[in-house]
Amino acid sequence: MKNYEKYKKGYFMPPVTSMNWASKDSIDESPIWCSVDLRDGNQSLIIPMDLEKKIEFFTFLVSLGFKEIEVGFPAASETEFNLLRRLIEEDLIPDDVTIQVLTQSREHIIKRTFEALKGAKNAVVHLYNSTSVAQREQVFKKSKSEIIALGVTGAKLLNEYANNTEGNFRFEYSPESFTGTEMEFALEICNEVLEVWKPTSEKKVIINLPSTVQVSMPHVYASQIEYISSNLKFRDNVIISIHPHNDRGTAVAEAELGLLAGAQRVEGTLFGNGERTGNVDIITLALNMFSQGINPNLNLENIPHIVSFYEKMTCMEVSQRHPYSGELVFAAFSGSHQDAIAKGMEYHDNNNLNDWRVPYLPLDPKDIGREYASDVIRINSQSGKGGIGFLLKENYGYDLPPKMREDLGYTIKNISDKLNKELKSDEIYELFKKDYINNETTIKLIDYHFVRNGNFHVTMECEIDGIVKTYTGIGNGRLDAVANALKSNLNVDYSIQTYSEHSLEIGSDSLAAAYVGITVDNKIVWGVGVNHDIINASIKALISAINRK
Ligand SMILES: CC(=O)SCCNC(=O)CCNC(=O)[C@H](O)C(C)(C)COP(=O)(O)OP(=O)(O)OC[C@H]1O[C@@H](n2cnc3c(N)ncnc32)[C@H](O)[C@@H]1OP(=O)(O)O
Ligand SMILES: CC(C)C(=O)C(=O)O
Ligand SMILES: [Mg+2]
Repeated sequence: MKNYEKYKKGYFMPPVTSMNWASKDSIDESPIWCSVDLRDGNQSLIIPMDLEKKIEFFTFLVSLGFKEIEVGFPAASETEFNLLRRLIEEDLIPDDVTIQVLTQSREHIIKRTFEALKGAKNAVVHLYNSTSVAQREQVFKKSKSEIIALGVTGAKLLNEYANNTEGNFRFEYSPESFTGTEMEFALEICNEVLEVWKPTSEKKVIINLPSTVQVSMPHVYASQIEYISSNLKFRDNVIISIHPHNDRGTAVAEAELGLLAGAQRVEGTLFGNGERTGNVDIITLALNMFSQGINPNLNLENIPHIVSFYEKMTCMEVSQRHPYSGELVFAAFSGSHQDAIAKGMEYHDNNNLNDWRVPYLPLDPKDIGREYASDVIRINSQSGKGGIGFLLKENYGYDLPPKMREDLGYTIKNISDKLNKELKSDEIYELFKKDYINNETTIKLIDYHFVRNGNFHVTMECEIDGIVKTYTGIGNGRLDAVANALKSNLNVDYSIQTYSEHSLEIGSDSLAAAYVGITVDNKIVWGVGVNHDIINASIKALISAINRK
């Protein structure tokens, strides 16, 4: 590619890098989550949400278990302002939920923000100003000390307006564009703001360290967080928050390493909506923790519902490969994966395993509202007997003998290959039913009765080409007698290779399924019989096999 020389590193490693985070291999507890869907998420939509949508979204975030929610930028517009008034005046904020609002360090904006917040039971006022080299030079055209003065002035104004406004307020400060800032300077400005606010254990301050624009590998961000976390004043009374964006596609990695490095709080959005490539996806982060045995303290048991709500509200789409939430992320089309998953599930059932270890599935899809049969095992020309057998068992109760699974597996995948499309579970069942179950294409069973006289003697009536015929036969069992009757009268040469049966537990009242495999010309041909009576089912299975040969 041309032009690569145009780009230089735009980040700064801290002066000291202990990298203690690198020796930890897991996150031990869930952080404080702060949803910024209604602010960062909303400010990046083509059409921002209207007031009613925002209230509905807020209520939804509360139902998911968020205790801190950035609801907007009240000075931005009438809608944003009115949202605050509605939430407060109509008492829509549960007592254990803290709302958060964003403001620039400009007095008229801070004033308007507090007007919106009047009467708030619990609110975080989030002040930001940009600190990176690029923003200082190009946008603000200010020296470092002038940038510090901007932050400090804003911090003082927050003190002043909070003292004069009814409500309970805590403060948050973000050195916006933190990742493009020299770390000593980022530390200095945060400490100066903290000196103004003087956090206490009763009134902790949030220092939020955003990767406003991702410019480095995630380990650099982790080292930056660790440096600030270890050198901040009032550290015990400060909550370190992180706010990764996703320009390099590593927001989740940054957040995880940031937590290892000392962050206690994460600002992000559902499915990573947000500026440019988005904010960090809180659902992915939370489910990463969940799948390592950590309670994320969010209610994510119904991901399909969360996806459809989110898509309706934002008009954005969750991609089919989106971790945990995309339509295809648990889907196994390929035969060997399906085989391993089906065996893994059976192993878990048979051994009553509580700890989840099924191959290919990092968590149990059922825990987040997904279905094995429709979300996990999907059938196309890459599929195998294991998956097809699993679907018939899971959805329709047919537990096919292993060799028959193979036979049906090849039949189904060849059909999928020829049609060049996925076959859904009901289509597979229809193909199976039409061809294998109670097949009457040539011979149709009308009636039968047995007499036992040492051996079994059968007299049976069958309809062949519209003509009813009566056959008799003798055998050492009932099916043997029928097999002999058909063999001698129809002049077909076959032998019964395998027989099995079970009751059908799904979609029926006490039906039985019988499976018969006959050898004809060194080839096994299968038939299935289904009836309330097991003898009837087994005779039908044999006739189905003969009809299919
Ligand atoms: C990374 C982030 O997500 S930050 C959040 C960004 N979100 C938003 O901006 C959404 C809401 N914003 C808005 O609706 C508008 O920008 C408003 C209402 C806040 C302000 O509107 P306006 O004053 O008309 O415009 P604008 O934002 O362009 O103002 C730019 C001015 O503010 C200054 N400014 C920008 N950010 C800050 C800040 N955090 N603190 C102090 N001054 C700031 C700029 O330097 C510029 O100054 P200048 O007028 O001397 O050139
Ligand atoms: C306002 C700040 C925290 C922000 O959204 C960012 O830097 O990305
Ligand atoms: Mg942001």
